[in-house]
Amino acid sequence: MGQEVYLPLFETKAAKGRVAYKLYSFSVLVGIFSIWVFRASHLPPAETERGRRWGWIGLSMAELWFSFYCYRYEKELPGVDVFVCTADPTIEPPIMVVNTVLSVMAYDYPPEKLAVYLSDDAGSELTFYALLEASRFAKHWLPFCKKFKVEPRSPAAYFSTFDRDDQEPLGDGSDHDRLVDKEYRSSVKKIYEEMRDRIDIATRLARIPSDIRNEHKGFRKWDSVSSARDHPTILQILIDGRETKVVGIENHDKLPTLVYLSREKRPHYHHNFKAGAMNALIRVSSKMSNGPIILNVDCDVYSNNSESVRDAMCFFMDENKGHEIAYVQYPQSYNNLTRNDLHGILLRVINEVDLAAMDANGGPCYIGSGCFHRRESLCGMKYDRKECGGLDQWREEMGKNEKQSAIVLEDMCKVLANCTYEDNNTQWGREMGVKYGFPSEDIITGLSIQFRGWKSIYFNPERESFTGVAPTTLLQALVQQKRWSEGQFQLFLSKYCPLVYGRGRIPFNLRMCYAIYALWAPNCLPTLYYVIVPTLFLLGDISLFPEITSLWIIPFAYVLIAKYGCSLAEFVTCGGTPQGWWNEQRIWLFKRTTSFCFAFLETVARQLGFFTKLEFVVTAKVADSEVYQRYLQETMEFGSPSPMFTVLSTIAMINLLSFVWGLKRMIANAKFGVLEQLGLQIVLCGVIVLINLPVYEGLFFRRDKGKMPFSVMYKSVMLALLACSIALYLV
Ligand SMILES: O=c1ccn([C@@H]2O[C@H](COP(=O)(O)OP(=O)(O)O[C@H]3O[C@H](CO)[C@@H](O)[C@H](O)[C@H]3O)[C@@H](O)[C@H]2O)c(=O)[nH]1
Ligand SMILES: [Mn+2]
Repeated sequence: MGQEVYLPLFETKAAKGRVAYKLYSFSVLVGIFSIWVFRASHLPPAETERGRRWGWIGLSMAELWFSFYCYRYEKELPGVDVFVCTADPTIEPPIMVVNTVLSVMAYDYPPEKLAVYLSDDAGSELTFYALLEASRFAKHWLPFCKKFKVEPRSPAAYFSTFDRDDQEPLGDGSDHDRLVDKEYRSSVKKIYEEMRDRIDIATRLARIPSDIRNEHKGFRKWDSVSSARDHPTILQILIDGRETKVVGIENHDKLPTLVYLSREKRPHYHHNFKAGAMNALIRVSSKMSNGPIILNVDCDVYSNNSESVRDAMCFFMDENKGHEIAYVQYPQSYNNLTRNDLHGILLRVINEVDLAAMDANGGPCYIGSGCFHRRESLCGMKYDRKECGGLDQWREEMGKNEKQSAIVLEDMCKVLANCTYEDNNTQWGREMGVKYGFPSEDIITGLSIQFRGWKSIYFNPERESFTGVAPTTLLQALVQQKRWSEGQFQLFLSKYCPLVYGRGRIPFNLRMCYAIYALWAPNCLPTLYYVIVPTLFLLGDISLFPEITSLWIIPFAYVLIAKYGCSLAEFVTCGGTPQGWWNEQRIWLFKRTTSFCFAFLETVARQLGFFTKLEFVVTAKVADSEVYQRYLQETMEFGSPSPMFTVLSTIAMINLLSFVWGLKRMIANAKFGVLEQLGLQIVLCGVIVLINLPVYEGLFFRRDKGKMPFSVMYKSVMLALLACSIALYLV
């Protein structure tokens, strides 16, 4: 079989609905099986022309090979640098952070080609201590994972599947259970739990035991730390993967490089949040491991699939199309969602449908976590077929790494993470690296990469690849949405406005996709209008919709039924429950009236020059146990006096008052056609009341700490009464 046929490592096909897609993959499977059957049953007899039988057998083996995931590029796999970002040890507990770190260290990938960097924006000794512990535990954990093909490779997530159900694994673990030696597993589990307890105790005491402190010189660097916002760069190589033999305890497996970085912080320097941290990591890693591929995860987002790096490489390393791909984005998934996703965190349809649709139009946006980047495109390079490195360049660069000792290297690289580094007229945060000046740095960075001519890929495999922690309270969910919509709207108003920016370079459809998200914030205006104005007019008996008996009611009814029917169908086909859909509708309403509204006002104020301070409110990844219990029972949490809750409650109260008033009028004046005239308005008001049921409960019926605070109730009742009286007497 003289000539080798190049088989692409990936192919893009337009999806025609899920059923079609399932039929398709099933048919491929049937096809593959048929090919095998054909090959086996038609094997030429030994006496046919010479060579035919051997050619046949060879071809069969080749087909068998292609049928499974196989990598003929093993030796040429590029280096991968993994960036994990953390910012606050109280709401991002060190034990969670190191679980994420361990899960990415344990990727099924040559360890000498993997380097893991933890950026700690809190400059916390506790996080450093946890990482030190993790670097030791890795010597047990990695060999264990590799020997028994453990999934997932976050120890906490893995062992939690054994806590229940009397040590039997849940889910798909059956094969694996036969493989894993139970004694070995419980010994590793014990070592893990001891480590976890040490880290947890230190975290609770907020102090490192002095024997440990004296044992590792790294802690001395904290002598010069005065606060999280005022300290020099701390850079430490905890595992140097270049050493030929890092002696593990189980065997002589090599370990990936592991680095702790806390960039310099000074009160007078703006640190640009996660974008600043990422750029410091890009620079430091470029001198250390310089992997051509960078994976970025948030500290709560652990690897749930040890194959993802290899899967992503299929895109980058494809000889025909790989060179134009800048990043491969995986969807976000969460390990703590309740059955009906009370806060609509998953954004099911966006994850399953919208991002895939972007993929078909030039590539998805970058959503911050679970994304593999090509280093050069992230660093600002324009796409150019000739110049862009691919396999050839990677081949050349391999082995070009720095040869200095770890200590020299640490010293050399420290300056790269100093505040002043970006001062000297560098393009960092502008043309280079992750973009500054936007509270959600991810989308804008992805857009500008696409603008420079690159493509991106959305990859949503069956087994979830990255799993994080969803916010567990309503307020956190709303604040997170505020940050996102604010970032997007700011993007819309900037020179990067998707409607204008990239004309001719980014497909029109893709720019429209970006624009839809970018316009989340101003969406608050029509929504607020719709949930307030018709309701108040109801009080004044003023009809704003066609009469129930008029034919014009048909288009309204049709659009509503079609839109919501379709949205429900879509949601359920994407795996949600009807209750989950209802919850999501509620959250959309809440987001639009609070998160988007606050984001809109702040952005407009900033544009007018009122205030300039940007904020990045880090989402808490742990909850108080009482709060968490309520979350598990899908009870909404209102227990804090946030202005967002005042807005929600006021809207709920106005609608309740009007609805009761409308019903009363309808019954009392049935003869005068109130129903005919105001029917649709009453229905609209009724639906708003229905969707707000948890708010009324929180206002009036609950006794637990998650109920609406009294101050919120007082304000909202007053405001609602005021609004209703104005409507009654003045309109
Ligand atoms: O000054 C900061 C602030 C945040 N972070 C880290 O950034 C990540 C994201 O923060 P989080 O509060 O979890 O935000 P989310 O809304 O959950 O994150 C999504 O949205 C962000 C942009 O708004 C992206 O940066 C994230 O990657 C994306 O997952 C976390 O690991 C933080 O530790 C820093 O490193 N430095
Ligand atoms: Mn997060």
